[in-house]
Amino acid sequence: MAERAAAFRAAAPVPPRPPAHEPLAPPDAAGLTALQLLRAHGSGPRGLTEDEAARRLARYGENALPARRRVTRRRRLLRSLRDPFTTVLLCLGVLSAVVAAWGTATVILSLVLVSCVLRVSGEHRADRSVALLRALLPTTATVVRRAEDAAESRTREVPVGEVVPGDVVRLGPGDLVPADVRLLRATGLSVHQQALTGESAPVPKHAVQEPGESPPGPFAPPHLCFQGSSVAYGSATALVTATGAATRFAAAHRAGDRRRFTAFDRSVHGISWTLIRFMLLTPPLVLVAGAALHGRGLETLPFAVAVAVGLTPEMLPVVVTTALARGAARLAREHRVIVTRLPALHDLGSVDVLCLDKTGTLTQDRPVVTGALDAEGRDDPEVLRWAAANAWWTLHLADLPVPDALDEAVLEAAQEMADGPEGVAALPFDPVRRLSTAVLRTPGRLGRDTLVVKGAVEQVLDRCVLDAEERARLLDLAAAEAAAGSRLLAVAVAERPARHGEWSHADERGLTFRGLVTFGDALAPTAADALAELAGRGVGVKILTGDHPGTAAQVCRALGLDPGRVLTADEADRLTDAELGPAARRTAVFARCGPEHKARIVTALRATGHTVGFLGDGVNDLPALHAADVGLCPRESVDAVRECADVVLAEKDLAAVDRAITAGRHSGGNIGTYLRITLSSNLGNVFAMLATALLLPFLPMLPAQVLVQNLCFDAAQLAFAYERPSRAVLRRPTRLRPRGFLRFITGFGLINAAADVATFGVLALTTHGAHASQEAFHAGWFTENLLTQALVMIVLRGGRHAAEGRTAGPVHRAALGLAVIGVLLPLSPLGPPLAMGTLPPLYYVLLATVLALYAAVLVVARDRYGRAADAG
Ligand SMILES: Nc1ncnc2c1ncn2[C@@H]1O[C@H](COP(=O)(O)OP(=O)(O)OP(=O)(O)O)[C@@H](O)[C@H]1O
Repeated sequence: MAERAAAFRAAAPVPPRPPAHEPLAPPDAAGLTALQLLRAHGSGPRGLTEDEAARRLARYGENALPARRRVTRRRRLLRSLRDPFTTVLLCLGVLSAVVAAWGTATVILSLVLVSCVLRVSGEHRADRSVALLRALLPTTATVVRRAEDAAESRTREVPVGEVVPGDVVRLGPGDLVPADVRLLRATGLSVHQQALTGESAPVPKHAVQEPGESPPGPFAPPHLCFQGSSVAYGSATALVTATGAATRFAAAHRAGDRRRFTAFDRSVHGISWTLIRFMLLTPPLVLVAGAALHGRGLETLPFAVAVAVGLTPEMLPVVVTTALARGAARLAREHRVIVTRLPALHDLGSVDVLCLDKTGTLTQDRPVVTGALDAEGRDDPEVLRWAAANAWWTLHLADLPVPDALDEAVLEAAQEMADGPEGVAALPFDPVRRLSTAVLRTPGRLGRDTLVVKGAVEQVLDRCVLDAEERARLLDLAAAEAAAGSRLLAVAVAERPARHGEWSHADERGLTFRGLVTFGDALAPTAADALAELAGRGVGVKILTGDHPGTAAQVCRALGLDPGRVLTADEADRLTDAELGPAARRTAVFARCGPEHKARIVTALRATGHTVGFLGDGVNDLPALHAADVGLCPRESVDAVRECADVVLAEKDLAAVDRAITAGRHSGGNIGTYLRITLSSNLGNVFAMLATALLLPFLPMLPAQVLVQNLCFDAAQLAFAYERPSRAVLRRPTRLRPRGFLRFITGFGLINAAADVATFGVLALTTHGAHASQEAFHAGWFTENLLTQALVMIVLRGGRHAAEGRTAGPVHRAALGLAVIGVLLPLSPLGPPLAMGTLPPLYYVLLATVLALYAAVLVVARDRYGRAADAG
């Protein structure tokens, strides 16, 4: 019956071609067989011709990967308007317009406009440079194509952007699924769909002849794979059904790009909301106080609004993007490290825990076979031959593109495989089960097949027929080998009646243990120094490996890292999430970790307040790379890993990680210093204005003066994006802890306010009885505000910088510019229009005294704060 239905469908007319930019045929809904779908796409099992592929590329356009799609300027502008500070500023602008304070409203709206434009163009430029850097990391897909109709089909690598609907593609472990595809053939295939569904465990997929009912959910059909996912293990051949904007990922996420909430976002978020609450509180406070003390009415509102505006760090987004883009460009230029997501550079500077896999990071990942032992621990070359037969046939039958390092070492050691048994089936290695199986048939030996299983010792022993005592003895034998630093593969076999049907994991039981293959892997030459360097920078290193606990511990010891008590994945499984966090903090080495364990440990560490970086290169590291604050990988990692990592290193070298972290601290340090200095001065000014507004019979500054002063501050503070931070900043993770930060800005804000109030006294003294005392007061305060701001920039930024003997940097120059404007603007022709009068010379003498005192207090407070921070 089913056959007849299939034959009927095969004879059914092919659906007409839809217009360009639409998929050629719905990928699953039609319920077409694989062959019908191939025909509907004008393709065949031998793929498209090169000419046809070129025509389709022109028709359907480039197949851009999700992470590489551009954000339009319009969306960027809308996003910048959604920023909470901008929203509050807009509200204050509207409020000013409502009470017809047109001057204030215009200045506020211009501030919003200028900061949005600067932000959009800064982000656009930064994104362009990231796109250029990303272009250095080409991602390819393996397509089956023909030179012309009659020619043989060939597989070749093409840039992912050139994949077109109708292409036949090959997929292997670590490949990105280049477009939406329908599986034609698949062997042991599982894909990571985390970017699509949020689910971190790989999902099994298989080819089906006739699609039936699929489980609910757009990404659930088992015979379809989607752009945005990647192959965890297994292999497949598939037909491309939709590319670029027509893919399901593009459709599902067109409504808005999903941004990860980074460590930086978390800290800035906390600080921003505290400030915003303060901003919202300021106008009513000023109004009420003005009414109660001076009987003023709504005419105080523009001043109240201007005071609130004075708190805003408008330049924050601009300073952030500029500092990060410059840092990323320098990293790429000087160290060939590519940052694929800009905020990750800031987070890299905050990383205080770095999780690593072992192989290739601490060791060279060039394992060599050092021995083959039987169950008694005696040399037995037969064990190596079984392992090699398994490696050879899993490689060939599962259609894997390249052997992994252990298989390669086994094949190298075993040399010729010529007249061994023939492989008839294979279940390739997967990092969750940590096993690989081959089914072998010896020529001339009918009716019996041999199952050869190799893998991690515990997993193989679990499938062998052994009593508890013997199992424990074999585990001890393996532990003794591992304690010497060897990597291990256990080998077991079983005789089974030959069969035509499929072999499955359920067949891997009742095995006979054959022995162990041992491997040596030399230590990475730079690892020991880099570990010490990272420790000196306050970065805790943790090893998350799939390997034996003994091997991992010995490698750490050899590198001078105390492994302490190794936690195995089984032990971690027995802990709740709440228990795992503290345990993970205490532990340096985690062994026998599968992909999910690595991700769970990273998540647990983040939950305890750490900023976690993860360095890995294999598909088994994907969930952890997603889970970490910053994912790092070497350039030669598989495509899927490179596409999900935030930072791509030129090589897998801990020293390169150290350099990248330093660059992150450089950019992050500048952003932190900017925020500290800006907000403490802003807050200080606001405190002082509120206090004097209560005391004075007139406003201490007119709204226009507050806003001009704000503009001058903003312009000067851009210099922070270009500064070289002091060595002290580079010595520890740059972390904005909202509490400590708020303590800092209120402390220094109060010192600033004290200087302002002292100036108030000086002004009262020197301008008392003067003819134009209001104008003189305004001018005096304006000058003092800019000079104190300039002082703060130099003292809070400079300190150790000066001791390090460096020449004046951009911040010093900007501070100088600010001071000059502060002194000269009131005296210039701009003074009178801004309602600023002239000041008696005595004022300047007394002001110099106030400033000298202020500088002395600042230095003392800064050093005390520095000592407290060092101790904390
Ligand atoms: N090709 C293979 N066939 C069978 N078993 C393997 C194979 N490769 C690795 N194993 C087993 O699986 C265990 C875990 O290996 P895997 O490569 O998943 O670890 P990993 O987490 O990548 O290790 P590392 O942290 O050292 O990079 C190994 O100790 C080994 O016993």
